[in-house]
Amino acid sequence: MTDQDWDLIHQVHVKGSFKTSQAAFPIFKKQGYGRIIMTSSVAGLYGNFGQANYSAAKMGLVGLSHTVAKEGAKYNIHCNVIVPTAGSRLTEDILPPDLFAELRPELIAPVVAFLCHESCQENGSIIESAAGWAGKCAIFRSNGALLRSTVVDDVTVEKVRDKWDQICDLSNAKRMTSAQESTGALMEALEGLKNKVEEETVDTYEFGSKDAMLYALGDGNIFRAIFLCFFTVGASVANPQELQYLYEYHENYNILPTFYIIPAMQAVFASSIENVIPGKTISLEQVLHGEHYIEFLGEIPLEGKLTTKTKVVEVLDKGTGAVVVIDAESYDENGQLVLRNQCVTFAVKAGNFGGPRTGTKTISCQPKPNRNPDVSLTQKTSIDQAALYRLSGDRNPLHIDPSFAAVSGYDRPILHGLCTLGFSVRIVLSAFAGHNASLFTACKARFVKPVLPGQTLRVDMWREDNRIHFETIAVETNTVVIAGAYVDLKSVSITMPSKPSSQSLKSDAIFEFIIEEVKKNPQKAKSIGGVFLYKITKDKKEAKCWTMDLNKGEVYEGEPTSKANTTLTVADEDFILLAEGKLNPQQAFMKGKLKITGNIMLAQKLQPLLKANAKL
Ligand SMILES: CCCCCCC[C@@H](O)CC(=O)SCCNC(=O)CCNC(=O)[C@H](O)C(C)(C)COP(=O)(O)OP(=O)(O)OC[C@H]1O[C@@H](n2cnc3c(N)ncnc32)[C@H](O)[C@@H]1OP(=O)(O)O
Repeated sequence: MTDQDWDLIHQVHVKGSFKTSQAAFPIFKKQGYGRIIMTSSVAGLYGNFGQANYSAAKMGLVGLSHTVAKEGAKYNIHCNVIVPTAGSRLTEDILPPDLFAELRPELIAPVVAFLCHESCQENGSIIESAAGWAGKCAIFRSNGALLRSTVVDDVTVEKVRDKWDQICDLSNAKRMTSAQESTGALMEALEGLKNKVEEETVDTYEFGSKDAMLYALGDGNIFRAIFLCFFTVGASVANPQELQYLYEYHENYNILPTFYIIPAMQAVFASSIENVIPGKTISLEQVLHGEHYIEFLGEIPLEGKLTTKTKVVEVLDKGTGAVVVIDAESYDENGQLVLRNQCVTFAVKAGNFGGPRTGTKTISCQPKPNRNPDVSLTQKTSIDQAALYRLSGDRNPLHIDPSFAAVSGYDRPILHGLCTLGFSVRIVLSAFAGHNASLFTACKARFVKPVLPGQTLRVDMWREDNRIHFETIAVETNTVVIAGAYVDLKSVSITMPSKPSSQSLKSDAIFEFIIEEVKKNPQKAKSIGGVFLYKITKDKKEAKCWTMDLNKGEVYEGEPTSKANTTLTVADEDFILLAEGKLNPQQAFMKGKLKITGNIMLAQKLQPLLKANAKL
């Protein structure tokens, strides 16, 4: 077929029909009435050997007619297509004479005449007619098949192949009359995709006390700075209150709440998130833990099996990176939903894929209250922290392999975000839950900067009813590493500070004495309003103080107010002063470096003990 053959046929059929319609349209419009009939052909609708130009032109008229019908409808201008099989001069010598006689135009003309009649409301239709018969043709579409499970999935050739039968199954085909109808159905499918729960990945995590204790060590095997040991806790036998996390026969044997992030993370690792961004593959080197949320929904077993279902709930385009939000729900062996986790991963350099920047499914962080922290506690991580933490399941080389860390852009391996979180939550529990893990209900945190194993972590805490806001700071660099974080508790339980693990037994004894006194007579403790504790290190030449306000039930860390070897004076009779460390109160008294003034009720009770210990 030559170009000329092609062009000529299009000139006649498509351009010819266009020109005549174009000429008639304004007149029809003005008179508020018009009927246009495009003459198509079975060669156009169905194709015919050797007639590429003609078929294309005749089918072109169907498209033209559909649009004219839509544009003309409001002016009472109708446009339909007649598809005749006509005996004409063109077919005279092709068709057998008997058949030719039955295909005479007169048998079709009345159909055309009716379509032009003002009583005929037909518009935008294709009417096939021949030999004294007429029928309507229409465009039908199969129910089709979804080629991806979620909006973040890619469509692959293999998926198309696998769904081909369903794509082509016309048994429940539906007639389509407009582009809106067609795209409307697509939009519905898309909406369904958005709401559709991604094919869930199911993973089972079986655990016993060994796993929980290993986690507790990895999360808490820390070196404690002696001079800051008042409230600091870690899962270490050095702290008697932590034995509950490390000894399965302990009367209060318990598991650190953040341990229950592990089943979710194992399920996340088992699911493949590498293909969640259309057209991109995320590699492990790009992935950072961005945020985490954990919530206890029921009674969580201390051992046994947890079955966790994960699904990607949203993928956000942050430009420089992509944020993948994964929900994980864990069920106990009776099928009860007991636990919910939400893992937010940040895939560096995976952004700019045209996705939404903000979502609706991510559980949000909460800003810290606008005041100084109520309590700040500090712990140092071990240089082997990440190496130990890995044994709880997250074997991402980023935390152990220097060359892998270098590929990810770090000078050396960084600590697991969840390890930092485990530290922080344990510290919060020590300060506001009396180490009672069963008071925990939920926690949310964002990892804003990496932590290096060996760094010291300070957790600043603010109490707002049963919610403890916190922020974690890497002390050496004074960098916030966890922000917008909180722990929700069933109730707040502020106990007196735990027994310090310093060598000063005498100081410990004094400390115990105060705790006992306050416990025995809480009314009196309330009446004095608070307990003021000073901790002084001679060598550091600094003092730290914590104030426990028994009326409000709050503990907070104050600024060092004096230096060791200088005179400390407490004039406020509402406070008890306790100095300890290398320069203990007894020595301080003896050296005349420490004066307690004012009528301090509990201090009076302290006198015999001080005397007994220091032979004052
Ligand atoms: C199957 C695999 C599962 C894997 C699970 C995890 C496995 C673990 O082994 C991995 C780890 O534990 S990694 C260690 C813990 N995580 C970290 O150290 C990350 C610390 N954070 C950072 O470095 C930066 O925040 C950084 C780099 C994340 C982002 O910093 P920037 O690029 O500078 O971003 P910024 O310009 O501040 O903000 C851009 C938009 O991104 C949002 N955003 C920032 N930090 C986020 C974070 N941590 N989580 C979620 N979203 C975060 C911002 O809000 C901003 O978006 P918008 O403008 O819409 O608010």
